[in-house]
Amino acid sequence: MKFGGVSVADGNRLRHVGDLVAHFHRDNEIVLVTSALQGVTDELLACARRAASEGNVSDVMDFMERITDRHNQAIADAIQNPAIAKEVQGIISEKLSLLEKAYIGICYLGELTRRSLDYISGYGEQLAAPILSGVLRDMGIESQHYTGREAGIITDSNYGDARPLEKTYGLIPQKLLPLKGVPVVTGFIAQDEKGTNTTLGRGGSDLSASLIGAAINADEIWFWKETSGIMTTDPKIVPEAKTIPTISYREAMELSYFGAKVLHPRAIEPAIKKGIPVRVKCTFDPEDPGTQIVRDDVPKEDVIKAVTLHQKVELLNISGAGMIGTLGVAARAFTALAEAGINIVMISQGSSEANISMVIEEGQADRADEALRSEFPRDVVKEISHDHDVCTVAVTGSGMAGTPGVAARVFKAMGQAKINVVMISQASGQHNISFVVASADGERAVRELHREFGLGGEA
Ligand SMILES: Nc1ncnc2c1ncn2[C@@H]1O[C@H](COP(=O)(O)OP(=O)(O)O)[C@@H](O)[C@H]1O
Ligand SMILES: N[C@@H](CC(=O)OP(=O)(O)O)C(=O)O
Repeated sequence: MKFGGVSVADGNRLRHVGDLVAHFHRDNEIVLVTSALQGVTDELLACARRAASEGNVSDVMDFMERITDRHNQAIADAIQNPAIAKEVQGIISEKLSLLEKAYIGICYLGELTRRSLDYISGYGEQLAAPILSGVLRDMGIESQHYTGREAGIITDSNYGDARPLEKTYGLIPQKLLPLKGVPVVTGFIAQDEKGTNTTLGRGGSDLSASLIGAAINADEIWFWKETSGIMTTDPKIVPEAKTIPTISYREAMELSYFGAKVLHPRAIEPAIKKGIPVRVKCTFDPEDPGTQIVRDDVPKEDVIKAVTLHQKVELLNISGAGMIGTLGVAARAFTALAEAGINIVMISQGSSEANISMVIEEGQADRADEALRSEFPRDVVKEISHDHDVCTVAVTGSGMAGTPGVAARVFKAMGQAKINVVMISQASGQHNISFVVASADGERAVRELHREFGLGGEA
């Protein structure tokens, strides 16, 4: 079971998580994976960036006071037994003093590498796990807290978006089995083979849970969310969005890949590897069945299951007359980007071959630029440009494979809404049509498509 930031936002919610676990623990063995308290990862990163750019130690001290108070308050609200509360407070205060030293180092050095960002951003989970474990002990459930590394999660050294190594599947059972009570593992963070802290990408606690579930051959992997499972679109954009009761691994993967923040894009892979059923349930309504994610052979009654929006992307264009007829330009570009650790979300090449457009994750443009400039001489690739003001919109559903007219409906709806489509992509598997529009048009595009395909029952 994995609980995200919203589910463990404060002491009351941590206690609520404890109640849920106590309930399900009566008939099941459980491993818990926790994210940081809501918003903490963002705050840790923002403080690190300020420390590097401004070097203001008193700003760091103010932040440390706020984060200390927030976690101490959570302990006070969630743990009744004074001895357990004191012990957890001791663990937290040791961690916070290490964090403070790291921030002060950043203030003096004035630089912030991707490696240091991973060191800092993982503290949220390291603070949350001992508290949640303390809550369980307070309720009489045996529990111990583990970091991702202590639970056996080892990754490559691609800081900020590290990939678990295959040997992790063998290590996790060695570290966690046989289960002693309910272990609480930090989501999101791991270590590479040198023992340096890494993170699995934003929202990566889902992946931690899925990895652990797959490695220990769990009967099911459950993600507890603030929403009622996976919905036809983000309910914050379309309040009429409905829960999708059953969805295939493939569809769930596609929609998370295209920005549905409900699941980390790689969270389904480990579950598929072992064929483990996945459930997405609502923390605030545990009776609600939520969404079940199952093998790919579920009936495909709906052509479109969901519409997704990904705002945190950038469009990268490379062009130059020298690209025409030059063999291997695309291969070299993709290899250079891959070596720089940059994930390409979408690709499109014009038939003239003088231009390749790629959608990449936000914040990677400078690295992409550097990688491409060092790969190509000026006479082949003349211009490299980026556009930050874009987003991707995608419609997903395996029922669209072989159903004619889906693309026509999508783009007609965009035309009628006067939304300009910048780039289009559909893979040959036909489970998904995705396209790029201006950031300002993203939410409107989602609403139009949700209505066009009658996903909220509006059609
Ligand atoms: N298709 C979707 N279905 C459900 N939630 C979605 C979808 N697309 C985006 N979201 C957003 O994803 C979030 C998922 O819930 P949350 O509890 O915040 O997850 P976690 O804390 O585990 O990352 C919600 O805030 C919701 O607005
Ligand atoms: N705390 C990390 C990892 C995570 O998975 O968080 P959440 O489950 O709240 O999305 C993040 O904010 O990216």
